[in-house]
Amino acid sequence: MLESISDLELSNTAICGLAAASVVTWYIVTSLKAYYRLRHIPGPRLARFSYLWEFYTIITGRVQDGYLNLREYGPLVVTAPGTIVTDDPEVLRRTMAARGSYSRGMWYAAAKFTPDTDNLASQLDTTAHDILKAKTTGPYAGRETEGGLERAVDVQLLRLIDLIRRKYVSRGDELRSIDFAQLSRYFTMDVISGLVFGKAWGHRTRVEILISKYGLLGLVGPKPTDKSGLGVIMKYVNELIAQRFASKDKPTKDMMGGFIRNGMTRSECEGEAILAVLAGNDTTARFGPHSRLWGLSPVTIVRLTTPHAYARFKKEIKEAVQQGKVSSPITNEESQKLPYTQAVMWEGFRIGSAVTFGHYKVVPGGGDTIHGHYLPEGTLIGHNTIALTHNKKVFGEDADIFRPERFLECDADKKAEMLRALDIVFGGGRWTCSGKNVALLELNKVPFELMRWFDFQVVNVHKPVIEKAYVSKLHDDMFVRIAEADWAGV
Ligand code: HEM
Repeated sequence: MLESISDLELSNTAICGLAAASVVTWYIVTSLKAYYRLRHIPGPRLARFSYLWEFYTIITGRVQDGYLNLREYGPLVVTAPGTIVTDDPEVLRRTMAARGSYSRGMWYAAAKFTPDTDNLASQLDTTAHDILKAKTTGPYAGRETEGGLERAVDVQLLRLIDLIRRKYVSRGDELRSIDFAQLSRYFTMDVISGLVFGKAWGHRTRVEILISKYGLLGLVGPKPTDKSGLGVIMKYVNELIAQRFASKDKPTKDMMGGFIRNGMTRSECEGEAILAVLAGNDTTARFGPHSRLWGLSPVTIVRLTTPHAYARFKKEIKEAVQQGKVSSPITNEESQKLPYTQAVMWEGFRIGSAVTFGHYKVVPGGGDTIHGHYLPEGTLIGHNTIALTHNKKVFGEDADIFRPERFLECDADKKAEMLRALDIVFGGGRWTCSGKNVALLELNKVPFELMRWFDFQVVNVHKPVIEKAYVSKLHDDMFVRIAEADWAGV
């Protein structure tokens, strides 16, 4: 029985102490358990017991070096308790197999932009995902788009070229410096908003966006009632979708029209539209599950800083135009017949991969054995995309540098192996990226057309671009001087 108020205080203190001790004990026990289950897989010491290695690497924007350096541990590496990543294309293919039994890990839940409805990227239930995928595949492939995907990309590409001509071409000693990272962001946003809603958004994309990564979306996440940020975009998207549902009898030839025709509910349409449109924005990408940055900035910067590739690419463009091999703008099909254009595209995609790591799948019941190591049921196994795209066994000893020639010098089998590995950057099987065709159309066309009409030069030679790597890469301050193309010395 309590004899004084100080006994009560003592007992409260004791209770707090006991609670703290229980939490610490629980943490130690679960950490040791997690370590024990994957003790045979190597990895950074901190990562084997805690999330500290992963947290520190992401929060400091050091994902590029951090995940690249994991190569030294071998093909399977522990990065957090119960979590491994791999740069081995065969292993990743196995986890993504269309009829495989691996499922999605909780990591994907971070892609949920609306509290009530899952979108394709955030849906963890495999059956529900497959049903949604079936409804969205046609629209994403451009089957519902007026003139198809390629025409939609061409419209924005021609607008981009016109914009550069009018506002950003420097002549003589004049310098109209322009941040190409920002320009390409607006371009890609215009392409996707044009595809989804049949009309590009233009300046509307300039909105500061803040999104909560770890759930609690209903409380702290963006809401259509917000005065700024992602909420503003959500409100705009929701209004557009409300109009569509109000006039369902007037079908439209765009992705949203396709979603509605395929029986998606209004709330599913809202979730999917936000995913498609906003995941491309770099601020969202800082927190989101993966970026839809099409990689135009990285492709451009590596080309600009590699003189021999720049010159050879220009030469191929000049000859293709002179010999009448290409239309204006170049078609996807024509681009694929130009060897150096293809080599530059894939090499830029490889070295500047927009996605970095993640896309964790869960080892199914009964566990799995990979590279002779048993992985217990429930282990998360994810992509180390940075190490995959720099895998020396696949891309050669000089995999860390930009050298498009690697795709031209090798035999057909090696080339196929490299391209198959790069295909994994888009995921695979039932989870293959829905925007893959859009992204590839842009990469096939935009660099060729920009170099056809203009010459580019880096403005800040000491710091051509600021790149930060999180779960995807962000580019800023990529200032370039753009001039009308000069073919005299080519
Ligand atoms: C270079 C550009 C892009 C890359 C590297 C990329 C990569 C990826 C990856 C790795 C995934 C996850 C695969 C998995 O779960 O295992 C994914 C999913 C997805 N991506 Fe992309 N993506 C790109 C561009 C785009 C674009 C332009 C769009 C929209 C038009 C888009 C829409 C989606 C959607 C909707 C999903 C979810 C698919 C599903 O769960 O079935 N992506 N992407």
